[in-house]
This record gives sequence, C-alpha cells and structure tokens, in this order.
Amino acid sequence: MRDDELFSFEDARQRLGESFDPLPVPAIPPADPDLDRVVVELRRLRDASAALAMSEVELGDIADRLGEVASLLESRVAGPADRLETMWKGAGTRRSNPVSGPENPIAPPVDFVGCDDGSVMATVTLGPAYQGPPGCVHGGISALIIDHMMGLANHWGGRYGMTAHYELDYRSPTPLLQPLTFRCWVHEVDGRKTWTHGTIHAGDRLCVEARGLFLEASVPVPGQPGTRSTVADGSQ
Ligand SMILES: CCCCCCCCCCCC(=O)SCCNC(=O)CCNC(=O)[C@H](O)C(C)(C)COP(=O)(O)OP(=O)(O)OC[C@H]1O[C@@H](n2cnc3c(N)ncnc32)[C@H](O)[C@@H]1OP(=O)(O)O
Repeated sequence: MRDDELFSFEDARQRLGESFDPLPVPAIPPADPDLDRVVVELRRLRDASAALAMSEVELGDIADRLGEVASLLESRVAGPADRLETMWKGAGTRRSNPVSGPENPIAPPVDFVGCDDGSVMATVTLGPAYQGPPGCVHGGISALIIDHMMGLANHWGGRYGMTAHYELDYRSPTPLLQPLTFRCWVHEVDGRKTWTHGTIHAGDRLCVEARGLFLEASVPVPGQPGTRSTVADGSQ
C-alpha cells in the first residue's frame, strides 16, 4: 500500500461503514463563569513567561506577586487526589484534559470539529512554549495532541479504547507560529481493536503522520472502589 493510500481520510466514512454513527462531543459549561477567565489569564502568563529570559522586566517583583496569587489559590483549592475524585463526579475530564481542556492552562487549547467524512479536524497555532527544534513544535507535543485527537476520532466513529500501540513519522519540520491542520480518523476496526490514523499539515505540506492501535478497556475510577470505567471523559 502506498503512503498516500494509507494516509487518506476521505474514505474514513466508507471504512466505518454502517458502524459510523457520529457521537457528538457537546461543550460542558464551567461550574463558575470566571473559571475559564482565570485559565485564559494563566495562558497569557504561560506565553509571556516563555519570553521572560531576554526581557527587561523586574523579575523579583513579578515572582513576589505571582507567589502571592499561588499561595492564595493553594490554600483554597482541593489537593490533586481529591480533585481526581471530583473530576469523575461532575464535568469529567473534558474540561481539564491537557489538549483541549478549558480548565487546563497547559492545553494550547485545541478545538476540534467532527467532520461528515468520519474524521475529526482542528486548526491550531502553537507558540514558543511548545518549541522543540528551533522554530518548530516539540515532537512530543505533536504526539500528545494526535493521541488525544485519535481518542476523539474513535468517539466520533462510535469506538473507544486505550492506546496500546502508537507510532509517528515526522516527515518534515512542524512550524511554530503558523496554523497547523490536525486530522484523525478511524482506519479499521476488528472486535476490541481500533486502528486510527492521523496527520499534521502546515498548509499543503505533510509534517507528521501517525498510526495508533486502541483496545477497548476499562480502568478503576478514582475515589469509587470497585467501579471501573471505559476510556471516555467521565462527564455525567
Ligand atoms: C467525549 C469523550 C471523548 C473521550 C476522548 C478521550 C481521549 C483520550 C485519549 C487518550 C488515550 C491514551 O493516551 S490512553 C493512555 C495510554 N495507554 C495506556 O496506558 C494503556 C496501557 N496498556 C494497557 O492497559 C493494556 O495493555 C491494554 C488495556 C491496552 C491491553 O491489555 P489487554 O486488554 O490485556 O489486551 P491483550 O489481551 O494483551 O491484547 C489484546 C489483543 O491486542 C493485541 N495487542 C495488545 N497490545 C498490543 C500492542 N502494544 N501492539 C500490538 N498489538 C497489541 C494483542 O496481541 C491481542 O491481540 P489478539 O491476540 O486478540 O489478536
């Protein structure tokens, strides 16, 4: 099979056949409208902090002021183990995952759309916080985004599973500060197994292609002994 045949999303819907019954991923509103605003400000800090080294900012003062805010928050929010438990009782992880979660400051964020052809697509421009080679996206960041997006493509195609095997070919440099198009789609299914493919393009140029094998599985739910859940986002 030629590469361009292997990495073709146009026929994703045909490959899924009768099993393609799109499962949308509706947005979940924040518990507090100011929550998303806080994270937007944290992302501004994240991006500004990537440029601190060569700046003329009085860093001692900045560190003191940020320390005050961090201390204020730490004393009032749940610890990480408690937060993991509450996450599985409310909005789930959709709002907090590290790729698209509006509550997660490390998420770029990436906003996905499900397409009629069976694929999911996202366009995102990444900044210096995600740099690997000079001017380029870190390969692990590309892998993170595609892995998560494959999970969504599985969901969109009526499948689910944990990543069992995942491989990438970095075909050309993936630029920072330019719109990148991510696409993922279910390539093949067989029992518990789902093979999912993905690509990143900068304009027409192929940067990354990926293949993943996902296996239907369940994991224990934090804070709910004896309860297991499939790999979804836990939202109720
Ligand atoms: C709105 C909602 C959105 C929700 C959107 C959410 C998106 C989240 C997406 C994130 C996805 C992740 O990162 S998940 C996190 C990373 N992944 C993990 O942590 C998984 C860790 N691994 C495991 O727990 C386990 O290995 C499993 C569950 C994957 C599989 O274990 P198992 O169930 O015991 O399976 P096992 O019997 O060994 O194998 C079953 C069959 O699969 C094959 N197989 C198993 N592993 C492999 C492998 N690596 N490569 C090839 N083949 C394999 C076996 O040969 C066998 O084939 P045969 O003999 O039957 O032919």
